[in-house]
Amino acid sequence: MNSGTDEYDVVVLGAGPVGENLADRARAAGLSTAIVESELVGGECSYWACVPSKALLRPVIARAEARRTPGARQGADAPLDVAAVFAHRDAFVSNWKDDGQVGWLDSAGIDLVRGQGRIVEPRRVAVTQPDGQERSLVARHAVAICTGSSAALPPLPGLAEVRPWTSREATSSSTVPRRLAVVGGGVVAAEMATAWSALGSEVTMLIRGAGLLERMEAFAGELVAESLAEAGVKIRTGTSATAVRRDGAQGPVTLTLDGGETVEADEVLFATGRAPRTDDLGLETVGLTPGGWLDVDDTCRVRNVPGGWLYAAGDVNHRALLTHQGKYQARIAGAAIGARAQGVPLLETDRWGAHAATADHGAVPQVVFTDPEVGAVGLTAEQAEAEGRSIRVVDYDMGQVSGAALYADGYRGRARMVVDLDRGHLVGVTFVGPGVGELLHSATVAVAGEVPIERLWHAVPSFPTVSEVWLRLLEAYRG
Ligand SMILES: Cc1cc2nc3c(=O)[nH]c(=O)nc-3n(C[C@H](O)[C@H](O)[C@H](O)COP(=O)(O)OP(=O)(O)OC[C@H]3O[C@@H](n4cnc5c(N)ncnc54)[C@H](O)[C@@H]3O)c2cc1C
Ligand SMILES: NC(=O)c1ccc[n+]([C@@H]2O[C@H](COP(=O)([O-])OP(=O)(O)OC[C@H]3O[C@@H](n4cnc5c(N)ncnc54)[C@H](O)[C@@H]3O)[C@@H](O)[C@H]2O)c1
Repeated sequence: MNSGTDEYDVVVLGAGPVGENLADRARAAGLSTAIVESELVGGECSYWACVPSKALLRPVIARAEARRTPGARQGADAPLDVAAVFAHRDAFVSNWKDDGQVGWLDSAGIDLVRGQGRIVEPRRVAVTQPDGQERSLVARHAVAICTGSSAALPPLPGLAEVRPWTSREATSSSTVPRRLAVVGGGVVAAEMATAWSALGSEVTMLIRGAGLLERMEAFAGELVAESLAEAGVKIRTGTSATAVRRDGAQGPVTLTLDGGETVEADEVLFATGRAPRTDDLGLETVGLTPGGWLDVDDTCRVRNVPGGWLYAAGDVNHRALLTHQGKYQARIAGAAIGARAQGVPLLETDRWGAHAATADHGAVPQVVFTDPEVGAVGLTAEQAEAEGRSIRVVDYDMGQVSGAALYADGYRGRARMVVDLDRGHLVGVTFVGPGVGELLHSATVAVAGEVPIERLWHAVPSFPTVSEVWLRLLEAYRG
């Protein structure tokens, strides 16, 4: 650690999942690589986002599934063992220690430099190390910014004094608030309302839009909202908080809504989107504006930087704020950096080429780990129409699939495929229902592979699995 020269082929800023993968690919291309990390190696995803949230949610979903399974219901109506759920979460985040991930960097031959990194001139990064010492790193070929995002808070009067929960507290708290207000209707809000309601909080969601999960097909948010309401979550749509205050240091929080009404809670979670971590990166020294998302081409190279030495992958480029998609960008960017360093004259940057993050444009998969789960890839019907495509939308009630009926009593869910009629393949698929997260990759293969719909007839789903929904969708399409 911290050994080696100050000069590397590649310097990566941020050791989240994306920075780690990019560094790994650069090493695999034979390039010497340093990675700079100001907090924990593993990033937001490992300690305050994907991993702890899914560790909190898994027992919630397992209990819900047992409740829907005759013969397994016994005991499933009991409250969750909250201490065991938190212990499970704490184990998955290694108690917020990063030794395991540091060991992996070592084994991959990547040098870790701890501290806050800033670009000070083209290809040069200064790192303020935890002991206050400055270390200067020069990158012969590329600097890659993988500094991710942090919770974005609205400019509400009194918000800072209230000490609201953000995604960090919502994923790391070991105290269950009696009443939790959740502001926002996106993925963090939906998942955390699911988790904390099951852990024992009385949850009230305050959503300024018309419903949950507004970037997905409307039925996804509707089915999740229906289930949350059945679990006792109060959902208020079309409402915004205009002020917020806390009584004393430990007292309750009062949110004033735009209609003048108030909502009282013991904690309030603001799940109101993300902001790029680019405000203190020295971007101004290379002609870029601090604080904004970084605009990249399909090789993940930042546009308008003379010399083409600067890359940005993951949340920070705002193409898709998802770990798996950021890691995909890291693989593409790592390959492009490697090829350019070797002087390969022509990169494969055409659609679906080895050096083009093509999937970002129309084949991004996402699973929302609510009950029911949502799995979606590609375009919604509305997005496909907005792109001017000629489409046909096919819907199917997933409860009608025998495999689904066997999977859970009273299985509720819906599937949709969006067919591009001119191109003859699927451009979007959405599943909502218990267990659909594991079904999604089949749809991702169909969309990213642009599999002709006629060929999908020959991809036979096993009986009796939930996957037979594919057959039902195709039958409905053929008529
Ligand atoms: C509650 C929640 C749940 C989520 N669940 C999922 C999920 O289930 N699946 C999914 O795919 N996505 C999920 N996401 C999104 C996912 O967390 C992000 O897409 C992912 O973390 C992005 O990875 P990244 O490496 O780009 O950034 P990060 O994970 O944010 O890592 C960036 C790293 O850079 C470091 N850094 C920042 N600035 C500097 C600097 N100047 N110098 C040195 N280091 C620096 C940070 O300390 C951090 O370690 C979730 C997000 C939230 C908030
Ligand atoms: N399972 C997963 O894949 C998963 C889970 C969690 C988060 N994520 C990723 O993390 C990112 C962040 O999630 P998120 O839920 O914070 O963001 P989001 O953009 O999905 O949702 C933000 C919500 O906050 C609302 N909002 C924004 N500003 C507001 C304001 N001033 N007042 C009231 N409401 C406001 C929006 O209308 C929206 O409902 C997402 O892009 C998502 O991809 C993924």
